[in-house]
Amino acid sequence: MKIGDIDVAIPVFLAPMSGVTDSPVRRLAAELGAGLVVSEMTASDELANGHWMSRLRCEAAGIGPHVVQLAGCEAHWMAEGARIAEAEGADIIDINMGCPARHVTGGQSGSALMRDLDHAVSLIDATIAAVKVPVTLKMRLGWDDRSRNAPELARRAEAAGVKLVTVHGRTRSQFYKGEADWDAIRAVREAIAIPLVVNGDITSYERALAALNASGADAVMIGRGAQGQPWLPGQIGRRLKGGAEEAVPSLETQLHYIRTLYEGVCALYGLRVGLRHARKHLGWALDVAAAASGASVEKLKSWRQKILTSEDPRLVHESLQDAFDDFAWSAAA
Ligand SMILES: Cc1cc2nc3c(=O)[nH]c(=O)nc-3n(C[C@H](O)[C@H](O)[C@H](O)COP(=O)(O)O)c2cc1C
Repeated sequence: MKIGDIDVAIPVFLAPMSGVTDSPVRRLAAELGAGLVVSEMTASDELANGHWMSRLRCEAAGIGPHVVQLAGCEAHWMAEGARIAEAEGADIIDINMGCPARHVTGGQSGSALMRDLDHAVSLIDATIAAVKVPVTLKMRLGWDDRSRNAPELARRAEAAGVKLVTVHGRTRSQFYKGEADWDAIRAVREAIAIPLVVNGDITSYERALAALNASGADAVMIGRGAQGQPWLPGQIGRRLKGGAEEAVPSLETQLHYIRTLYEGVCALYGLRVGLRHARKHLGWALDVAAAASGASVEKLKSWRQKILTSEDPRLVHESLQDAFDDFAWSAAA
């Protein structure tokens, strides 16, 4: 698949997730084979105004194309944010028209833009005019069931010069409820010729295949399914390319991944903030490892309690080793 001039060989992408997919997470997923990884959404005005956190959100993973996702509702900020992202190394700019959060839609950004396609297209035009790199777009099916206008927005975006469209198969009013409707994305496929990515509830090779078949998309994007399983996009990608089914990585390998992530997050934010920030990843990693080893709920609960409340980074490392050793006992029992 090509995004502008950029070749993407593996049709499985890691979704942008605010507060989750910072550079260490993206780096690990990309190293493990994800075809493309997308930064957390960054408010274009904050980026343009040099807000330190938005700079961190845009930090490159250092492997594969660097995709920066921008949110916003004013053309001049979108243009300025895109210019800065490009100057700082973005290979692709993605525009967020899918975020359902009230603090985002209340400011007329994210999925609120699907209620006013003329305005949405004016933001796309301004972004494309500001940069040389390809611009892509992520959206939902529409605002609600009465206004499922993703095909119309996708068609207009393609005409404006967008190089790839991703659709999360829910409306904004669904938030994350119900099931993603991959069939409904077929109407977007029929509206555009540029690459299309299907997103929502893809957690396995079988579901990836079903989503591709139902939607006619060229690639899948995985969000929550990759939490605690950074290897999942790569594994699914290799299988879609004809590779054999792969087992869940060994506990030893899983421990190596979570340690890598923990160290990366602490290096990015500093020890104190990093420790807090890493907790969600530690929790997901423990959940996945406990499930893989058949460890009891009580065992998992007590390790979660010990590791996720620790204020001592060194102790977290030691306790992780102990927890995974304990899970290995459960697996052997
Ligand atoms: C914690 C969280 C944060 C998210 N942040 C973003 C974001 O910054 N930008 C975006 O386009 N979508 C964001 N999303 C939506 C995901 O990219 C994706 O569209 C959605 O989770 C559905 O895919 P999934 O079922 O594979 O998780 C977020 C989702 C979650 C769960």
